[in-house]
Order: sequence, then C-alpha cells, then structure tokens
Amino acid sequence: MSRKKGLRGKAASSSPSTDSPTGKSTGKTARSSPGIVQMNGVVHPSRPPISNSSEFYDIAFKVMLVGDSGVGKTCLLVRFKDGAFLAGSFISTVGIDFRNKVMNIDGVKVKLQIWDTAGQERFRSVTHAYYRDAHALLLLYDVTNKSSFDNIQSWLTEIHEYAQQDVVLMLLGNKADSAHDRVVKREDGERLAKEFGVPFMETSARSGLNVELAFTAVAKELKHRSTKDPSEKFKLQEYVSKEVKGAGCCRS
Ligand SMILES: Nc1nc2c(ncn2[C@@H]2O[C@H](COP(=O)(O)OP(=O)(O)OP(=O)(O)O)[C@@H](O)[C@H]2O)c(=O)[nH]1
Ligand SMILES: [Mg+2]
Repeated sequence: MSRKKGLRGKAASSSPSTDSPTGKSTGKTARSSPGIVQMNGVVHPSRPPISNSSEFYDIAFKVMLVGDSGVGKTCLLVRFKDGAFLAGSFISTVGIDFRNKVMNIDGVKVKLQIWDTAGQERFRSVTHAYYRDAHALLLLYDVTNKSSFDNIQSWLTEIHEYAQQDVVLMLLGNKADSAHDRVVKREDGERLAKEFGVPFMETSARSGLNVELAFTAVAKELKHRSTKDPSEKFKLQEYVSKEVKGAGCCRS
C-alpha cells in the first residue's frame, strides 16, 4: 500500500470509477442479489464512489481506521488486505488513503471500503470531513503507548461530533504481540470499552491476532443492519466476546 502520499489523487480524486488509491478504472459493476438492500451510504462526488468495483459484491460499506499516529492503523489494514506485516521503519500516513476488500459473510458478498486516516494532529481537519460517510469506525490505541490509550476519550468526543449517530464503533488495542513493551493491560481496554458501551478486542498487525475477526465482526453487523432479516439475530457485542482470542494464543 502506498503511504506518504499527498492528498491529491486520493481524497481529492474526482474519478467516478476508482477502486483503489491508484485510481484505475475497471468498468465492472456491482452484482445485486434479490432481497438485499444496496449500499445505503452517502457518496460525496469528490470521493471514490463505493458502487464501482473490480470485484462483484452485494452490499458495500465504508469503514474508517482512526487513532493516534503510530498505533498501527496502516499495518492493520495491510495485514487484513494483503496478509503481510509492514516491518521496518515507520512511515506515517499523510492525509487519507483507502483499500477495498470483499468478504463473504454468510453467503453475502460484503465490500468494505476501508479508509486509513493519518493520526497526526495536522491532518485532523481532513479526516473530520470523512467521518460523516463512515458506516463503521475502528478506533485503535497501542498497548505499548499509554498516551494513545489516554487519548481514546478525545477520539470518542471527536467521533460523536463528526460521525453518524448510529455508526458501528469498535475499540482495538493493537500491538498485543509486544508483551515486553506493554503498558496498557487488556483489562484496562475492556474497562474503557465497557464504560463507553463499545465492543473491544486486542489485535496485532504483526502476528495477525484478531485482525480478520475485527473486520468480520464489523461486516457482519453492517450486513445485519442492511438486510434487516428478522430471522437473523446478530449481536455484535456477543459475537466479539465469543470469538475473541487472547494475545497468548496468536491465532488470527
Ligand atoms: N509490534 C508491533 N508493531 C506494530 C504493530 N502494528 C504496527 N506496528 C509498528 O508500529 C509503527 C506504526 O505503524 P503504522 O501502521 O504505520 O501506524 P499508523 O497508526 O498508521 O500511524 P499514522 O499513519 O501516523 O497515523 C510501525 O513501525 C509498525 O511496524 C503490531 O501489531 N505489533
Ligand atoms: Mg498510517
């Protein structure tokens, strides 16, 4: 994934059929299934529309990764999308970037357009503009960085101010693989999440711990809301509590 990119060509793209930050047009369109509600988000004309894709899908949603600089947002996205870990020197994201991934959720193809935001304060006004279109937000802190955890409260204030009221929100404590450098206990993350009534899990972009699960949980919740199938009972909190893996066992 390209990092260190300027805002032009991504956030400021005006191409109507971009599927990746490279802006390549594919010409293919979404496959729609009977009984499934098509994408219900607002698409701003200056942003890549979610309805054009190189892959077929039934429903599509926008997910945003937010949190302090260095918590591992870009690495989490790369792990999810490419199954790899971006080791080496840290290259801070400039502005905002996105990647698409289509997941098969209970026989329905759910496309996630995942926006990777810059955690640095100087880009805050850019990311604010994207909150309102987001269907889900993954809010990250770094278990080896206490201030990233302390800042969660102000991130939540920002989310309440700029995001939709019914946005799906999940708190992730990333870098759970770093046992020696850990300064935030899992229980502290759990307590904070409980206080704000949001699902929580620890993740690791390095080991892959819970990465797939975090995005699957969000996709399941969004699909459930979108299809409104009364026969289908899905509770995000319960699903996460049941499925979440501890840092000790390093399963993805
Ligand atoms: N040990 C460990 N290191 C990680 C993990 N995730 C990210 N890192 C490292 O943390 C640093 C920052 O990761 P990024 O993904 O670039 O952080 P970011 O949140 O995107 O930062 P900004 O783009 O500035 O907002 C990099 O050096 C990564 O290698 C993880 O799960 N475990
Ligand atoms: Mg980044």
